[in-house]
Amino acid sequence: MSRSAHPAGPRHADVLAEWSRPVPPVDVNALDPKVWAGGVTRGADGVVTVGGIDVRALAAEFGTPVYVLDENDFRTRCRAWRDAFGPGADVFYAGKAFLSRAVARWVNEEGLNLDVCTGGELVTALAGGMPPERIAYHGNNKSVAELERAVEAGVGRIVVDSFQEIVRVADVAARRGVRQRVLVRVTVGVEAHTHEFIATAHEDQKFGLALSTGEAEEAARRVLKLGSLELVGLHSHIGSQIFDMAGFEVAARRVVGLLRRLREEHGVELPEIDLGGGLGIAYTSDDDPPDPWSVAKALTEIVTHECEAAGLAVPRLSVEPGRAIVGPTAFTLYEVGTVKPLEGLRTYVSVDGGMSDNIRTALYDAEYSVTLASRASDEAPVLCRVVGKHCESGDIVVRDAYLPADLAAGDLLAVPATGAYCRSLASNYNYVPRPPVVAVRDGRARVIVRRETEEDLLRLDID
Ligand SMILES: Cc1ncc(COP(=O)(O)O)c(C=O)c1O
Ligand SMILES: N[C@@H](CCCC[NH3+])C(=O)O
Repeated sequence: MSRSAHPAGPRHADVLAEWSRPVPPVDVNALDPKVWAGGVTRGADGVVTVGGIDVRALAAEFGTPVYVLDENDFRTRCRAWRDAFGPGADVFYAGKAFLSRAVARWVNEEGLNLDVCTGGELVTALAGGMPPERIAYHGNNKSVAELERAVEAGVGRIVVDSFQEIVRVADVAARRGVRQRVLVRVTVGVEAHTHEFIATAHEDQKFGLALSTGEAEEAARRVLKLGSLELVGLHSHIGSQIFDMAGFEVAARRVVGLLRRLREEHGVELPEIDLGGGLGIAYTSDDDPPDPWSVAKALTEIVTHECEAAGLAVPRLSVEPGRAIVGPTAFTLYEVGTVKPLEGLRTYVSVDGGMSDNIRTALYDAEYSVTLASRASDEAPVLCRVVGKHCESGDIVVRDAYLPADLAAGDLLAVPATGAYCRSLASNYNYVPRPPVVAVRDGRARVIVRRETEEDLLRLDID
């Protein structure tokens, strides 16, 4: 949703001056294909359907709130990333965005690899049948127990994040008598243009080994000396929800620079370079993310060019998109409860979920879109704020949304682009059970993560 620009305009003014009001949409019932999964349409009767299934039927069968995931769309996006990068590169789906056994299976079937960053994600990936050699294990503080499990399972790559971790992984591998393949996570010093909490390559933060201080080079040197570790490459991840390829290009250039120095100093040419994830998606019609082909072209060209200039063989390239694969594939379906109009301001529309199923608005000031899904309406659009049921005034799902004036309790709202970092960041705040994930494919809907129940919540409680 676009805002009329005003240089001095407060973004969240309590009283919305005319110039700061978001611009109403031309058609409040329209579904912008940029923000919706491929299988979502609004039928002639005005009801939104996904894969041919009416959202009212989904709400009746599975309840609300519910994350509805278009499996065909997920698989199509996996294939797009795989095809764009081609057989000479590896695409690791970043499981932190959203992982379940079914998702691990789809990722495997579509020929992608998988990135995990905790023991829980590893267990889920393995339970979903992902071959361990196609798993990369990340994280700035992997426990020894987690490392033991990863090495024992035979994960293909461990991305080491600190000097201490190099020793830990080497010890674990030595005790098991294996030679573990590792990459060194390099903090390249790029200021990614994204929210501070999701930028990861500037140096003042917890992830990785800094390039500028020589730490990354020293880490590579130490790994090369350890017999239980095999240094296969360097890794960089600059942040998340990024639209501009410039940061990736700087990162690639700097990582290749380190490859060159390692060859000069140690005579080794590392065979792999992983440029991480972080590609943005459209949450609203204002967002214009790059497609997988332009990402692949830009990254391949820069790595090839830099390697040729340095006289290095071009290493195998990896990327780790999470949000760009799963984000657009799902929407959250809510039922409207209380509607509170505030004259001259906006209407507060309360839904039956909130910050427990989507923390991103509260945490990152994220913007979302929303539509009335259970029917179309000819009423004029009214400026609304979609809020949750939690005991928190920051419990906002969609900060600024135009919805039809006749919106009422019992209507269903759908918030698109909630496939990434919504279920995976969900909480039980206020003892609200987390919603299920329902996958729709070829006209059939099935639960892939069931709804939590009050019994689930009480199961952890001890008198
Ligand atoms: C190392 C690493 N790889 C991949 C990702 C996936 O990021 P995104 O979902 O933004 O593609 C992340 C998260 O930012 C990450 O930390
Ligand atoms: N959780 C963040 C992104 C962090 C990505 C993981 N390093 C989000 O929702 O945008």
